Amino acid sequence: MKNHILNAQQKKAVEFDGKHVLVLAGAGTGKTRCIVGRAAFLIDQGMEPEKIQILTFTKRAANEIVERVKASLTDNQAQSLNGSTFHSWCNQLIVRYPNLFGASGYTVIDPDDQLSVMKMVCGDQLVEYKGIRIKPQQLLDIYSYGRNTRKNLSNSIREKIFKGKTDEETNDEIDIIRPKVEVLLRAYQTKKSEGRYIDYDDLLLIVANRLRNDAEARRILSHQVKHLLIDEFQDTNPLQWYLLEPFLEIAKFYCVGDDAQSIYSFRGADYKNVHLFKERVPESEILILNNNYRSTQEILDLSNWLIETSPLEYKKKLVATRGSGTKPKLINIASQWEEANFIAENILENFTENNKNFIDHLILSRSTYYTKPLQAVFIQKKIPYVTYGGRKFMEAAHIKDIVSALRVVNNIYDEIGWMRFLTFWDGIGEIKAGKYISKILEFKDPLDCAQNLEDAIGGTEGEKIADIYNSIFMNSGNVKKAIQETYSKMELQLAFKYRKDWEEKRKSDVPVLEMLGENYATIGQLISEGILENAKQLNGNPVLEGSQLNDSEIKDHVIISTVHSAKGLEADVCYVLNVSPKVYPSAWNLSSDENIEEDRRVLYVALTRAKNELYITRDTNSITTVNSSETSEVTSKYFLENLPENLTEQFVNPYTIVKPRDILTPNKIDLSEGMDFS
Ligand SMILES: Nc1ncnc2c1ncn2[C@@H]1O[C@H](COP(=O)(O)OP(=O)(O)OP(=O)(O)O)[C@@H](O)[C@H]1O
Repeated sequence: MKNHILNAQQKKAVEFDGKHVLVLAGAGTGKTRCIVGRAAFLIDQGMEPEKIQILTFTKRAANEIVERVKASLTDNQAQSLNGSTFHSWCNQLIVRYPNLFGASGYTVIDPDDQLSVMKMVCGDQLVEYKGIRIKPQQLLDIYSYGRNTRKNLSNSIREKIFKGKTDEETNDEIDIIRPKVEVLLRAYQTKKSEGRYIDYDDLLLIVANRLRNDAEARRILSHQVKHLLIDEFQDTNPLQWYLLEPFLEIAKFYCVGDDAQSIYSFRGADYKNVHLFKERVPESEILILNNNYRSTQEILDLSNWLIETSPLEYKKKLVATRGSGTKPKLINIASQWEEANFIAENILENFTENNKNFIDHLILSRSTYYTKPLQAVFIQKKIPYVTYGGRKFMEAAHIKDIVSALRVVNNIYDEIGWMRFLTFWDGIGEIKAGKYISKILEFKDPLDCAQNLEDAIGGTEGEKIADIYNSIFMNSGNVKKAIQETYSKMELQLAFKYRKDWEEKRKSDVPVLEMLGENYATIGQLISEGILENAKQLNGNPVLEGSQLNDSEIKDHVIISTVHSAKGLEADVCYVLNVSPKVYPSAWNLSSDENIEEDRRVLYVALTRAKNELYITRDTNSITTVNSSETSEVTSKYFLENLPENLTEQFVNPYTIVKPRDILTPNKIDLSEGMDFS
């Protein structure tokens, strides 16, 4: 094993020889380094890498950890090490043990598809649906929240629709809508099982329930999973814990987390779960790491101050091993364009004069939406960038169209797949498609399906659709070929449907999908795993959002990320955008102390990403206008309201487009000048 530099506390954590452990430590103290070190240590000690499972919140984090473990070992020792998200791990288990989990022939549906199913349900159950003022997406939110937090329906409705309120009026309203919501959610469940759909939460529940109730399943998996290495443990929610619990008996847990960085309560995470670790996990220990290796002390002073002003006690004070640097800069800006230009100029200056690369810059925002002007300025100034937190490759409409053809061959009961595939063709609307689907659902033998389709739909459309079905069916053992054949038969219509940007943007995604197909043995695997993994990483090359395939060669780019997608990231220079009143905390959250504290942790995560330079921007209009009594609550709760002067350097409009100085009284002009009429 190549040498990892570890301090004494980290070494102790990496070489831990008890059963279960939680490494509980602040930002930048080396938790990720410990996970990497632990995996390498275990493999070095002779543990087979395929029996170590690393669990992280994003595929990106998993890939990075696995790559780092591989780099720290020699001779491909870690070749078969597995790192994934909870969802994709469960999906892999389900695919690997089709009989044990009984889910073969099912289709995993993504959130867009879930919404389609819920819309169909609301259409079918109009009486109930009209009786509530809740949108299909909100119904899904209630459903998912209930399952993730394991709270009952009334409380899930309270949380998702009534912001947690417990007054009498709210209770009455919940009592009225609850039965209707129940009918709709039950109908959604029925629709799922009829269509043989598995939604993301089902993946976890299928594995969890099997393991909890079946000793044979535990015995089988005990040969497969010996060590679970879990990152960001503070953000695991009750459903994830429900899944993990049966593994306590068969595997050793190695968890790392930081209660001050818990930012996923909207998905049911409860940062207090780290405090319950010893109670929940028998034969466990908690280890602490104290020293921050990432940032200079000035950045940590500001972060420490933010957390100290919280009424919650995190018992944390980060100390920099790197010593002191420059103070964070608080930039007051007058508009988003000014902010964008300031950041762009700053980055270009660093690039051309200060020997920094684009990748040394990380921009953090609460939402991707807010960064649109910034992206526009980057494009204009030719600054390469990637975004974390946007639409994913497999979610793009044209890809979904092609995949819909594969889906229906994979699972003939897949109504969502049929709806998309049939309505893709001109002349088939939703109503016509619905009629065809009812006929299709009665087909028995997949071998006759093509012929039956031709008969049911009729005309040239019927022929075309049957032909596509047939060629996918014939190539079901060669996924790439199946995609190529499908595409060749859909190309004309695709080019027509997306005529606005087909040639420039979308078309180049097709070879990507084909390449992706090569990695899978069956269409079913491509669909279930492809949807989850979203092809960000393909044969070692990053595939950027949407269709920016051409940019994949660019390795040096600025990263624009939402704070929620920035877990574990770090950069030399960080820009935290729009730390203004009504944003930190968000205006939506002012009435809930819990939500305010979650927002504080969001800001804490953002600030602690910076290694050397931290820029915080703030909208000047927001601070000059929050004076009226109506906004006094906003002001008093604003996180930077009482910011001690010595913690930052403040600038007002440093790069403002300076107006030339003019005289006070305007001169007169004469418009009859300049033309010679002689
Ligand atoms: N012993 C060490 N010596 C030198 N550098 C270290 C050491 N431990 C960690 N680092 C560096 O400190 C930085 C932070 O480490 P790491 O990302 O592992 O922390 P973390 O606790 O996971 O942080 P966070 O929770 O904030 O994402 C990294 O750049 C890492 O390489």
